[in-house]
Amino acid sequence: MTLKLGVPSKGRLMDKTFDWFGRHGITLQRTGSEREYAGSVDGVDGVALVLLSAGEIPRELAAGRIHLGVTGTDLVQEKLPDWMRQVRSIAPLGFGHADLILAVPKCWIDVETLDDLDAVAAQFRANHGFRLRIATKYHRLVHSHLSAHGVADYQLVDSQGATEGTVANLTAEAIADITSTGETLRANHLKILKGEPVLKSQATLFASRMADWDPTARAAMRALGAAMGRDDATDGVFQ
Ligand SMILES: Nc1ncnc2c1ncn2[C@@H]1O[C@H](COP(=O)(O)OP(=O)(O)OP(=O)(O)O)[C@@H](O)[C@H]1O
Ligand SMILES: O=P(O)(O)OC[C@H]1O[C@H](OP(=O)(O)OP(=O)(O)O)[C@H](O)[C@@H]1O
Repeated sequence: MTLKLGVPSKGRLMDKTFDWFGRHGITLQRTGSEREYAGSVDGVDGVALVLLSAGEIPRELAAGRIHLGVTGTDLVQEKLPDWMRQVRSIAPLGFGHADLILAVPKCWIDVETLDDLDAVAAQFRANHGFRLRIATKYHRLVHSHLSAHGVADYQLVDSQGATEGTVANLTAEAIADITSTGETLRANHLKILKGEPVLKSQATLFASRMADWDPTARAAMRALGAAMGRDDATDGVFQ
């Protein structure tokens, strides 16, 4: 079976992934028309390119429908509760750096830390009769981070995009989202809570522990590992 390599289908992540493989002597290319999601791989035998949404790559890895996939560690850890059993991180790729953080309105001068948020959340519930709302698409990671820090008086509201706008739109009081330059937060009058971020993410090459690693896929994986200068790339991957 051809080794299937899942790569984000557009934008910066796709371009930088193509560049990263290119630096290791493997040419990934989109083929066909501008809008056709088809691609080719040169420089190594037995590998097929599968162009996918970055958000869907964790699921495809977990289902074993792709052998390798490039996506952010944030998406893998959010979408796969059992990620350590389902995938193996082969190589951090050095781009797509983003921190998953909690942020509150800049004008909340008494709120700088998670402890402050906890205090304000209890007060908020008493005043308003409902729990303080935190908008995010990272439900699992945020919930477990807040639990670990003893914060309980809140509710998560789902936001799949433009999350920083939810506070001005009065659909949330706080947000949890990824930030890179901090520009989107500043533009929306939000400040990051002090302390460690919920997660530090970067684009990473993952291998599926669930895929069918037949002899052809194994041979292609060994060739890729050699191109990457990583003889240990196959360790713990083949079932
Ligand atoms: N501003 C940013 N700077 C750096 N990395 C980012 C930034 N925004 C998103 N990312 C990272 O890029 C990856 C893809 O995020 P994104 O939210 O675009 O995925 P997606 O919405 O599932 O993709 P698609 O739009 O194809 O469905 C994530 O791992 C995320 O951490
Ligand atoms: O700190 P910054 O450099 O400003 O980057 C952070 C922004 O980048 C991402 O949004 P994206 O552009 O992917 O759109 P989205 O709202 O659909 O997530 C993220 O969701 C933030 O909104």
